[in-house]
Amino acid sequence: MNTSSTYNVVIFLNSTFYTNSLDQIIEPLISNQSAIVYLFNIHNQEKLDLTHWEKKNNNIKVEEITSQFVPPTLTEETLVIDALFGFELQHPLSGGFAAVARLINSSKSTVVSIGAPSGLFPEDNTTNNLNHIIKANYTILTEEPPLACYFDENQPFLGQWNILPINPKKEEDLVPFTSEEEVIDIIKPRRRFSHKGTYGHGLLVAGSLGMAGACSMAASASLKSGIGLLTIHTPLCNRAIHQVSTPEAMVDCDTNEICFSQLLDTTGYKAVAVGPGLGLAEESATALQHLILQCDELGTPLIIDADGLNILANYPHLYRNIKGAILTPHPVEIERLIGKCNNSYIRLNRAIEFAKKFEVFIILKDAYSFVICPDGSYQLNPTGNEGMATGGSGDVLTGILLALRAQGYSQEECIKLGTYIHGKAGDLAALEVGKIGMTAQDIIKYLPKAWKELSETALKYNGFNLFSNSTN
Ligand SMILES: NC(=O)C1=CN([C@@H]2O[C@H](COP(=O)(O)OP(=O)(O)OC[C@H]3O[C@@H](n4cnc5c(N)ncnc54)[C@H](OP(=O)(O)O)[C@@H]3O)[C@@H](O)[C@H]2O)[C@@H](O)CC1
Ligand SMILES: Nc1ncnc2c1ncn2[C@@H]1O[C@H](COP(=O)(O)OP(=O)(O)O)[C@@H](O)[C@H]1O
Repeated sequence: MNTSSTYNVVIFLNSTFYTNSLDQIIEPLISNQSAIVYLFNIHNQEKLDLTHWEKKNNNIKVEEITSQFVPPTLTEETLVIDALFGFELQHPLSGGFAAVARLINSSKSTVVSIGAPSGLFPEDNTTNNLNHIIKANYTILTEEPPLACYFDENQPFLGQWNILPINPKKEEDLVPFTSEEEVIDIIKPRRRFSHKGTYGHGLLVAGSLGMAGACSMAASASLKSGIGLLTIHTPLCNRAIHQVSTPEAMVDCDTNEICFSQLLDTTGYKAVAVGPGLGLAEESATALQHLILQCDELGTPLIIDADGLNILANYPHLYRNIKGAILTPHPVEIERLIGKCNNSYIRLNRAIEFAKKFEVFIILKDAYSFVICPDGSYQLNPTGNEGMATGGSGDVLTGILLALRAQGYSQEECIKLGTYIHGKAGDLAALEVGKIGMTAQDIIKYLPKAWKELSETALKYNGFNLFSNSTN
């Protein structure tokens, strides 16, 4: 038995949280270590019997906390195991437990939380006290992750998290993800007897002085996602750039040298995407309003991204004219439309409300992107990686969506398939060139391979939907 007051492993255990199945996680962590278990008997339960731990490790001490708790010394060498509450709490940690959280968080110990970092709520942490949540270095989830695990601001509590599903959830309780089965049901084969007209003519309204790149990348991504014909509408200054960088596309130059300013006729286009690198000039704001009204009047499928969204946010009366459009905001862009949000949960819910109210489809882009439909349903996209956190990645997504809408995919098919393939191309790029050095152009480079792999999977598992209606 360790006679000193420092232990290699300090376990905070709540008897109501403990089940035998936790042994498989905890026992390997305490084997051959001097350990102390602070046992909290909430609701005055009978003392939990941990003799099976004591039998395996005679260097373990179990101290039941009944009233006064003398805090242990937590050093850089201590391993702290938080097995207090998992995701079971409905209210913030308070009193002694809040003090435990503060003690752990102010130490330099390595912290492993089991189930969840105690204090964190599974979904909405708006009313939580963030200072009273244990900050783990590692979390071992004992059931499939709830929504909170996919929010950026919760990562400092969760640390690196892994799933050991000893209490698997029911299907209906799982966070909804777009599955590969779903996207291979969406993807359509190219017809042997087809021509460029079969796959739609798209219009990309993008770029300004200094941001030809955003337009170029969106255009390349469209071309590498099966679009039949592509016209780029861009200011005069970028003409030569696009004629060289994407010779497959036609370039329709704006009369303005440096920004989008012209009233466009969208007749004949199967879809329009507007926004990447557009800039925020007054002329562009006027031209965009006209474009939105025209697409609404003609029923032209519309995708709005980047500065298209930033401009739109200044004209809320136009929200009723974007019914059926696809919007692709990142967190800052969506907040220009829905107002400042204190956390990701609120942002998601307000984005859902916006989608319902104005009957739009939203891809709320982030490390895990949410695809949201006007009926309020949403799915998380499973593909993609941190190598995609680089300028231009979102422009690539816009190009993909334009290609899919031009080919006749519905908005819902488009947001699910488009977001999935975008992330898949990013994953293939990361595999080949690594996450540090990859750029948005690498995502474009790997788009053909991503489409090829997905098509082959579709062919293998569902005959590529040969009996469904082909494109157009
Ligand atoms: N080569 C080109 O031509 C390129 C041209 N581009 C064009 O530039 C125009 C402006 O677009 P924009 O997105 O750069 O600017 P804006 O809307 O002000 O927001 C950016 C700020 O938001 C924040 N942020 C926080 N969380 C975030 C998250 N998860 N995802 C993303 N952002 C997040 C973050 O703040 P931070 O964390 O840095 O404080 C960041 O500074 C637009 O037309 C676009 O197409 C680009 O595509 C690049 C390549
Ligand atoms: N850490 C990440 N993991 C997965 N995908 C990411 C990550 N960071 C960025 N992305 C993806 O990259 C894209 C970035 O879009 P955006 O912020 O609009 O970039 P830009 O305006 O530079 O084109 C989004 O689709 C987003 O989901």
